[in-house]
Amino acid sequence: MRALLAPLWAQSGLNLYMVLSSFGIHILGLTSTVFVMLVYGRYLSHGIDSTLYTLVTGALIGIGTEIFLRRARYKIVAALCASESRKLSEQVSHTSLNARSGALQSHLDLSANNGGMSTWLERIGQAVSPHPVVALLDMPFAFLLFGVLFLLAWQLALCALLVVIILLLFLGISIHRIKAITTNHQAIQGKFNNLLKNVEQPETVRINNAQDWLAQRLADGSGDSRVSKHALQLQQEKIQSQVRSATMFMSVVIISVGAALSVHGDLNFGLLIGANILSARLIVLISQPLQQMPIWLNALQAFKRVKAFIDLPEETQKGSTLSTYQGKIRFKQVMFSYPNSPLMVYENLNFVLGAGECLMVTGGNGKGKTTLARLILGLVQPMRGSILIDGVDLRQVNAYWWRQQLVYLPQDPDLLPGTLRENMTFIDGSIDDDQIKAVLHRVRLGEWIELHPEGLDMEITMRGRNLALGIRRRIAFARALLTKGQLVVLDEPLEGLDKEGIAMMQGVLVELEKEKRTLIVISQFMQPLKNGAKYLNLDERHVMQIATSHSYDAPVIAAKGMAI
Ligand SMILES: Nc1ncnc2c1ncn2[C@@H]1O[C@H](COP(=O)(O)OP(=O)(O)OP(=O)(O)O)[C@@H](O)[C@H]1O
Repeated sequence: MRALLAPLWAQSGLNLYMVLSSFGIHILGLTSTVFVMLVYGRYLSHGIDSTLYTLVTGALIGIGTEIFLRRARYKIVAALCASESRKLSEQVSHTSLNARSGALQSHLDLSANNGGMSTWLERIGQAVSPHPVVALLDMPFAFLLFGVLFLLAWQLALCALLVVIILLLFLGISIHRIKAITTNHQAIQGKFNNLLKNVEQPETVRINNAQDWLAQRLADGSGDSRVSKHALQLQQEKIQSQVRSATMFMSVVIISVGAALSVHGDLNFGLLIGANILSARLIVLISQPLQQMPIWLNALQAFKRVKAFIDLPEETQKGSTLSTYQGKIRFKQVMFSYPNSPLMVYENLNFVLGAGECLMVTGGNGKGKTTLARLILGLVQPMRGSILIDGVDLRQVNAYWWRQQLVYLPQDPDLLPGTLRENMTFIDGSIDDDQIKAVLHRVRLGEWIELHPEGLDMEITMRGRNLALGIRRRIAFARALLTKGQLVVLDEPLEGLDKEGIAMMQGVLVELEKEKRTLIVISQFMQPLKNGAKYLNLDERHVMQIATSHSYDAPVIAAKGMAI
């Protein structure tokens, strides 16, 4: 709650202004009450017109000043709320870009059914906005109005208190109910939104002839969503109607009790009208923040989720960097399983790879080949054991520096939105067009880029998914090669490549080996690389030295059943 009210104590100078201006607003808010009493007491009893002019002028100045103060306060609160929302969005962006990938992914997996970050931020935005914050600022001044009412006539103050207590009881019950209805609505809406995402995969739906099935589920989901929304709106309307009824009830009580007091000579007419105005304001001050309660409750829940997100562990950007990385890597008693998965990927994985050595990693589907690459990249961390690079624990190493030491080709690479040139230079802004063209030639995309009308200015959209798989993988490989990293990790390097692409990959591997880079080649279909290459079969969970002799002149990686 404190965090949601952050705008109220964001800047101490403005806080003081807001408290003082609120005080001024509520003192000036008494203008109409005082005006009525004075008109009755001074003008009606003596009938001097100049008194009326003076009173009207005073009332208009009071009301005008109140309006001015209200507007000024509203603008300041709006600016503070905007600044708080911006801060929160910045924190979320920072976490999205810097949290450990494994932690981030498991958090996103868990939260997929709860609406997701944009929904949470929107809910917080609704609460951290001027209207609810101002309503909350005004609430304590109900005591001021109550005190004034007490001074006017304690009997009327007691009546007003009674009406307020009854209103609070009713509102309390309604708010309790609306909480459950809101939770139910959010769950139903979340499910429906997830279902809607399937419509974004039209080809999958058509290939499986799943149109009727999806249409039925969408209709059911939309029906449930409408029903739960309707229930929520009904409950909101009920709260508003309780407030309206309380206002009218208050008026009836105050006027009738006040009239009885007037008849007995304990209260004059001016005081009665003034008390009626005050009691109506009292209801507004108390009910306004309570009416915002559902928004606050929603926002509180959302804030807990956003906070959990912001608190995700970050990658080590402060860690050490080695003066040079030789290329040695060691897995020492590594145990790993994904956070939300009951399956253990590795129980005790051990291997050592010296600088310039080559490791072939193989294994069946789901045996942990890609996970091995993710561990090396530092995207996920071992639960037990350690990964050492040149003898230093990867956990202590600066993640940004470490990725510059790697040439990594993912199994299913994505490109980032931007031009092709930008995609090639994210890792190092000093890379020029000649270097980009040279590396594109190296992966045999030279002709492709020269023939393309936009060249390096070509815009990459849809994460590069609208490019042919082989082209996307070659671009990703070219991008990786630009790091000139000492450790090369290739995940299924032949996937999606044509004959020419396979030849290119073999050629580049020979060059990398000659340059004494350390190679880790991951592939389901693999034959031993060469004499002395290490071979890790994740089906067997052990490492062995390959004794058979092969050379790079022979096919370095042979896809099963594929003639190279
Ligand atoms: N993000 C994740 N969250 C939970 N479990 C995961 C995640 N990614 C992979 N896994 C699980 O970890 C295990 C190893 O997956 P991994 O992708 O490393 O296998 P793989 O050997 O590369 O498979 P393939 O040959 O099909 O690419 C699998 O059981 C998989 O379901």
